Amino acid sequence: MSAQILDGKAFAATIRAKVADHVSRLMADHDIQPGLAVVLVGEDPASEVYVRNKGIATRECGMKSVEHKLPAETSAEDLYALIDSLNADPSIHGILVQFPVPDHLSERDIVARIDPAKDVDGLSVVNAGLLASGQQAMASCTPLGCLMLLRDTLGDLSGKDAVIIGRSNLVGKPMAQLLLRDSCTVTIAHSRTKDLAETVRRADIVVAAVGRPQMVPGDWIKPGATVIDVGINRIPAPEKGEGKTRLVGDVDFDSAKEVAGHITPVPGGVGPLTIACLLANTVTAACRINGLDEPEGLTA
Ligand SMILES: NC(=O)C1=CN([C@@H]2O[C@H](COP(=O)(O)OP(=O)(O)OC[C@H]3O[C@@H](n4cnc5c(N)ncnc54)[C@H](OP(=O)(O)O)[C@@H]3O)[C@@H](O)[C@H]2O)C=CC1
Ligand SMILES: Nc1nc(=O)c2c([nH]1)NC[C@@H]1CN(c3ccc(C(=O)N[C@@H](CCC(=O)O)C(=O)O)cc3)C=[N+]21
Ligand SMILES: [Mg+2]
Repeated sequence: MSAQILDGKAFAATIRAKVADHVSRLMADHDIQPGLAVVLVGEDPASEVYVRNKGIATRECGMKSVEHKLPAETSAEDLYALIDSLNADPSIHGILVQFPVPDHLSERDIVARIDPAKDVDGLSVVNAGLLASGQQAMASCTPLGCLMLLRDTLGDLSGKDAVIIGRSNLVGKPMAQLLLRDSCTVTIAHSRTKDLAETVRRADIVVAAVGRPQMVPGDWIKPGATVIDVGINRIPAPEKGEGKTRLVGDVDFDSAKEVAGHITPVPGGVGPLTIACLLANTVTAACRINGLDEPEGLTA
């Protein structure tokens, strides 16, 4: 039996349509155009894919999109000055600094510099704390997109065994919080987990967010499980010609799809959902900053 392939691209389009609808209402009723600023320091392959696809989607939804590409040698002072100016800019409602950043910069200090009201990545201690204590928060885009897709696919998630591989502040931890809130029994695995294969075999829901190409083989997957592959890895693809590359996830798609009940592909799975949820979070931020009602269907 072969898994149903979850079309992240199509589902993302439905989220973006809701976003565009809210944007046009905000503009018509309140003269507010949500604005998103993205900051990229230096180069990172996964980040470049993200930047490329983001600007287009933002403008398509009727929002303002600003990109700041800074050289790898940018000093912390210069980066903070930029963040300060974006914090103060009333036309900007969402600020995202792409990670990883070069080693001389501190991700923690960068996040602390961003106004939590504009922290559309949900990385600030304020947003992480609100999420962990069950209060209204800005949830990180990728976990938010995964949650929306899981609810759409499986309905009620309560009681399901969820295993998340990866414990980053950006993906693994907020994913765990969101699934816990939906009453899953949540396990977070990481590089020190003793028997990862056995741990993953218990899961009704597997979320792989590691950054290791195709590390989860099909024989770790419980038959019928739902597999969400967050990984974005670029690997050589000599079959496409010399020097060519292709994107793969953290799951070995070909073997896993023979066992899973549902599985997300890479590309075309979680990536487009992340972008759609980034736009959703920017609209949510614009509403909250202006004291307006929450947009329906765009928050967790
Ligand atoms: N599709 C999308 O929209 C997005 C994709 N990504 C991609 O998702 C992946 C993960 O991103 P991110 O969370 O930021 O990554 P990080 O590098 O911050 O975290 C990776 C996590 O994986 C764990 N890990 C590493 N090696 C192993 C191993 N052998 N076995 C088990 N766990 C392991 C690490 O454990 P430990 O903590 O012990 O070191 C860590 O917790 C990347 O490929 C990234 O490009 C990220 C964001 C959005
Ligand atoms: N502060 C921060 N927040 C992030 O959310 C963040 C980050 N830094 N750094 C980089 C990673 C990676 N990431 C991606 C999002 C979408 C696609 C995406 O659109 N993928 C498409 C593209 C396919 C293609 O163009 O070939 C897909 O998977 O189908 C990729 C990668 C967000 N990240
Ligand atoms: Mg990281």
